Amino acid sequence: MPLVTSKEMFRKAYEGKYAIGAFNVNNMEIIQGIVDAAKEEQSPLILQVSAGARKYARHIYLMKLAEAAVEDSGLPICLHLDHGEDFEICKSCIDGGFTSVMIDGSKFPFEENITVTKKVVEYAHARGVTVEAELGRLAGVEDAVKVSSKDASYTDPDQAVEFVERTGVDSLAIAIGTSHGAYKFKGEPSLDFARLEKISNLLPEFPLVLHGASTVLPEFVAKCNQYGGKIDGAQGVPEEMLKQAGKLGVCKINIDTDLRLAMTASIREHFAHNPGDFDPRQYLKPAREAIKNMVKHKINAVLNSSGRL
Ligand SMILES: O=C(CO)COP(=O)(O)O
Ligand SMILES: O=C[C@H](O)COP(=O)(O)O
Ligand SMILES: [Zn+2]
Ligand SMILES: [Zn+2]
Repeated sequence: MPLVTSKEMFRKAYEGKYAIGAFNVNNMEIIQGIVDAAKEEQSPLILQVSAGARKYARHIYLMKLAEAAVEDSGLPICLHLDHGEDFEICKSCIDGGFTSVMIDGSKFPFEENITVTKKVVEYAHARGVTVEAELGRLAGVEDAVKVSSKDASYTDPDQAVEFVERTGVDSLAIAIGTSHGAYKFKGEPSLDFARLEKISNLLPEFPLVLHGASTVLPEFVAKCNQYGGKIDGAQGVPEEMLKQAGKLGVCKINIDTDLRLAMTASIREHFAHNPGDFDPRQYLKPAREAIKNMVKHKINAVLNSSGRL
């Protein structure tokens, strides 16, 4: 089976009221950890690549690793560009074999966001590639650019309908209070579920996407800190809230921070106990296993996508 688009995955997820995990990838160990977990769980999977990841690992390497993942696992895997900032990067990923792209025009005014999204949709659909867009703006860190909470804005439900109709986009990332990175809430976590429900009701059978959806599990933050890290005041989205979102039309849940924490905690712990090690395989093997365990946990405790092939 070749790489697949998100179309069929989302149709099934919408109907079954569960979500597909979209995990950010940057290197071989991360990809292997994620894919091994999905294979054991027989779960559909989205591997997503940010502009930063593409710069770090290079397009061709990530492409070939994703192809290897498909061949090795036999799973339906979608390879997706995360937060494409303009038409050019989307075109480059489409031409280079990705099966899905995100055009993130959320920093633009409404009409400009529509214009750039429409342009990407036309190019992508002519080549059998699916497109995600974003309306409303998440706070947090994206590609080392910090979006302050003052510049963030929640998605307007009526605008969402108009946006989807006018652009022909396949899925839409919405802003309801999540944010990128490890510091999502200062006080009690809260998401605007009334807004999500309204958007979902206005767009029946249309897949919504939740970015900034890591749970920032305290045990991993604690482990990083125990072994020399300094991650203070980190807080994520509670698992219960993500499960609720999965029942309200959210078909794709984006997870990056939790993988970073799992990998870093594992490597820190390894070096604390084995200061003499210097063969990268000695610490990357448990790190890969930590990624795998985290993804298995997500599939079962958050996504409910196990056995949904
Ligand atoms: O939304 C994300 C990638 O697009 C990742 O979100 P987290 O930072 O919560 O993992
Ligand atoms: O949305 C942000 C993702 O976590 C990707 O992060 P990155 O741009 O640092 O690769
Ligand atoms: Zn964005
Ligand atoms: Zn994101």
